[in-house]
Amino acid sequence: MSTVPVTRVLADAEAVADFVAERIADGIERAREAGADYVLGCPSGRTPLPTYRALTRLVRERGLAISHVRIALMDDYVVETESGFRNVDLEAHNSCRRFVRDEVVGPLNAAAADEGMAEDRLLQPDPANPEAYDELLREAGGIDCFLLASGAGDGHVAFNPPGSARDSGSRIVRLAEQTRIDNLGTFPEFGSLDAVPSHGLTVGIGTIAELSRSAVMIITTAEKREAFERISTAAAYDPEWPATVVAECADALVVADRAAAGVRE
Ligand SMILES: O=C1O[C@H](COP(=O)(O)O)[C@@H](O)[C@H](O)[C@H]1O
Repeated sequence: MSTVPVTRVLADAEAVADFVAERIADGIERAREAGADYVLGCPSGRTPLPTYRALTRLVRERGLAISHVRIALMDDYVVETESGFRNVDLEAHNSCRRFVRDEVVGPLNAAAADEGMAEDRLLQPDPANPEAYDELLREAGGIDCFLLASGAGDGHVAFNPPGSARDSGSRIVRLAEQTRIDNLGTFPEFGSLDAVPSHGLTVGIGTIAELSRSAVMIITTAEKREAFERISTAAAYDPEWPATVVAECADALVVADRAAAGVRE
């Protein structure tokens, strides 16, 4: 059932990060007690970074074990070759796999009270068979918490461009022009639009909506005012702004800072 998501507006990006990280840490702890895995869906980009740092701090402060945690990538850039698509090089500045290794898995493992996540705890799509990713996520038991972020200019979520179907699954997409422009902000090392790849590998709208048990859309900074307006008022998925998928997710929450929500200090 789709519905306008519950929205919380907090003072600033740091308060948002602390709030979201608490929720995830609680989920990680509960899953541990239940002897279950905890699968976290992770976007790359500027928006979720403070949350990953806050979560790392909480893992250390609370002495959490995390070897039962699995990290699910939501997208990555791909390059076209004669034999099909391949991921961008792992060490590329815009590699989402590198981002997750350096900003999520590495810091969390260093902070963990146990041995941390083994390499096979990472769930990632394969450019040679992107559609198989949905099945992989299903076999993993679905995603306990899908962290989401919205593109500023076109509302892309993962790499789903405007017009993406509600039932779309994991696939390779041609990136929308505005998504590529937005990504100049996410990955400033690109320098110019020509350097932004033309294609991406992404989870679909249906993947996010159907395979998550909870979802948290993080919206921070004044740059995301339109994203906040569109997402916090949408009662159902609007293909013109794919990040409205949060309206279709179970146990969905939008957490924004005052700057994004347009609330004065
Ligand atoms: O959904 C997506 O877009 C966000 C937005 O990027 P940001 O730098 O403005 O946070 C990004 O986090 C994510 O990787 C992408 O898949």
